[in-house]
Amino acid sequence: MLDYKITAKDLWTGRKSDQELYLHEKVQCVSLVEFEFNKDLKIIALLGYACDEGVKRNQGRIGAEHGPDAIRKSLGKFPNHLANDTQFLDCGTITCLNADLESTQTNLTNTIELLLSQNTFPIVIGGGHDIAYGHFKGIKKHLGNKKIGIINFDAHFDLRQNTSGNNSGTPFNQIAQDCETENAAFNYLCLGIRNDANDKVLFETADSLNVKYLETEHFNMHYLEHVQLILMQFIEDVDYIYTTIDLDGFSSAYAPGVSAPSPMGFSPNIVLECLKVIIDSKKLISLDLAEMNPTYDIDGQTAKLAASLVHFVMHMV
Ligand SMILES: N=CN[C@@H](CCC(=O)O)C(=O)O
Ligand SMILES: [Mn+2]
Ligand SMILES: [Mn+2]
Repeated sequence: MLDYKITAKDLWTGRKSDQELYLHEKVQCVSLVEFEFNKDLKIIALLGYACDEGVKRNQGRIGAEHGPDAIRKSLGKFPNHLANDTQFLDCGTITCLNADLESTQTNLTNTIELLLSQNTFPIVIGGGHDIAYGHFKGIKKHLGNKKIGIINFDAHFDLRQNTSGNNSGTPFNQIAQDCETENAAFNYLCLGIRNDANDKVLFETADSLNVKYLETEHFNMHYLEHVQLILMQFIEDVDYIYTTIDLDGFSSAYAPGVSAPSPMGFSPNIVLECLKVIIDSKKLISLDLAEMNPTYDIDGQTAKLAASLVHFVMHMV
């Protein structure tokens, strides 16, 4: 497959221990074309989505294509606290050929369906937020008629119309349209919405689709109990949760390496509190991180934040 690449093992580096003390020593780089999964093992399946065509189409700053490898390079240096019989697989990267975003999303859909059918927990690292459309469709294909709740940590609704093609600002509108076609409920919770980064039409679209959301001024540790309550009510109503983290929702003090930074964005500790609630519910089926753009990163801090989030989730699920 030309639009898929296996990760070179030398991308994963760090301190050496010979006891798998570090994730670069624990990770196995595998080819999805050949690997035989052992369904009896607990498997964390890391997958790259190297695509910024959606960001480009959405008039953003390109560079997210290099996001997956930047996160891997940072993550390799983190300590490994996984059980010996848990596998940590780097399942390679889906790439975008000839600016064909729609085919890239379809590849992601099929890959997610495969990973879920093999009983793994997928963590997808991007790449533009168009990752969410392909990712959700893969979960949907796997789960059929089950009720899936989408929890998006983001400054933006990403509910734009895709009338002139898919892009990084359209994924949740596309999902909503598909739900309508299938006569299924659209369950979407957005945490960290910025009033100064979403226009009136986007707020109206959110209201018309019955989207639940918290604006960034109420998405911090001072409102923890309220945030937890909103989250628990949302989770209670669905069978499974798909979580997507758009790094541009974090304050640019934490995450400068994105296409559309948020000076007034949220902080990592409130996201960690939410992830605890989501994971404790046992309904989380898959997760992704979007919009990592190393071109605009400062001292690798966005890549390190992304790697910390992956590290947290992979050890908690
Ligand atoms: N992925 C989302 N993108 C934002 C971009 C906002 C901006 O360019 O400032 C959106 O479409 O709303
Ligand atoms: Mn965003
Ligand atoms: Mn987004």
